[in-house]
Amino acid sequence: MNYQALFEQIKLKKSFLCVGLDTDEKKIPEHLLKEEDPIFEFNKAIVDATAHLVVAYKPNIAFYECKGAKGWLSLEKTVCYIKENYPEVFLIADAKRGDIGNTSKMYASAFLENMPFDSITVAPYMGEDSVTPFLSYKDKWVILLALTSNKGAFDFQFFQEGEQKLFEKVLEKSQEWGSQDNMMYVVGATKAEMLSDIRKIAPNHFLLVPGVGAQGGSLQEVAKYGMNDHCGLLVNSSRGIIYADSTPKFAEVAREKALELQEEMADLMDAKGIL
Ligand SMILES: O=c1ccn([C@@H]2O[C@H](COP(=O)(O)O)[C@@H](O)[C@H]2O)c(=O)[nH]1
Repeated sequence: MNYQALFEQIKLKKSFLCVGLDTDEKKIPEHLLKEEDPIFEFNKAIVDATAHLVVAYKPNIAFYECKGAKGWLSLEKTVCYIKENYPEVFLIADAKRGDIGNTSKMYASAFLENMPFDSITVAPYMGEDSVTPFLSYKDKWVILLALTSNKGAFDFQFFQEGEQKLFEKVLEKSQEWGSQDNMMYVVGATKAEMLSDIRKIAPNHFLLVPGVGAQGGSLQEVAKYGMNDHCGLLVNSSRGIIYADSTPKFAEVAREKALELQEEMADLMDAKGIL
C-alpha cells in the first residue's frame, strides 16, 4: 500500500486507528479455549467486529512466536484472513527486527514476502545496512523505532550530543535511507509533547503511535502535536480494545471501544480540515 492509498483509507473511514492484536491465550474468553485454534478465533472475531473502524492491524509477533510453530500458524491464518477479507487494511508486523545485512534480508523476506504484511517495525541501533534490506519491497514500509512509549526510552533515546538527542539523530539520519513513501517512525503516545519537535525533523512521514489506552497516552495530545495535513498518524491501541471484555460479548465491546476512538479521530481530523 502506498502513501496516497493509506491517506485515502484514513479519509474514507474517518479513522487513523490501528488495533493491536496482542493475543494472549491467558486473557481471551474462556469459551474460545475449546476451539482448535483459540488465538485465531479470537482475532477473527475482533477483526470482523472492528474492520470498518480501523485502517490498520498490528499483531505483535512476540504473542505468537512464544507459542512455537502453533503460534506462527495462528499468526499466518490471522494475517491471511485479514488480507482476504479486508484487503484495504494496512498490516503491521510489530517484530522490532534488525541485524547485519544478510540476516535482515531474511527477516524482510519472512514478513514482507512470505506473509502478507505491508510493514514491519525495525530497531535502528545497528544502522543503515540493518535497515535497508527491509526497504527493497515496492509499497512496503519500514516502521523505525524512534522514541518509544516505555520508561526505558529515557535510558538511551534522550542521550544528547551537541544540540541533538539520539532519537532525533535516528529521525534525521534514516531519511538518507528511505523516504516518506516507505518509512514511518514509532513515537510513543506517552511522549506526545515531543511530537512537535519530531514534526520539525519529519514533517510528512507517517508516525505509528502506540501507548493510547492501557499505557495512558492521550489521543487529543497526539493529534494536537503530531497531526499533519495528511493526518500522518496511525494510533495504536491493543489491550484497551481487545481485552475490554472477557465474556462471549468481547467482540461487541471491542467494537464499541474502537468506535469511541474512531469518533474522536473523525472530530480531530474534521477540526484540522482533513475530511
Ligand atoms: O514504543 C513502543 C513500541 C511498541 N509498542 C507496542 O505497541 C503495543 C501497545 O499495546 P497496548 O496494550 O495498547 O499498551 C504493544 O504491542 C507494544 O509492544 C509500544 O507499546 N511502545
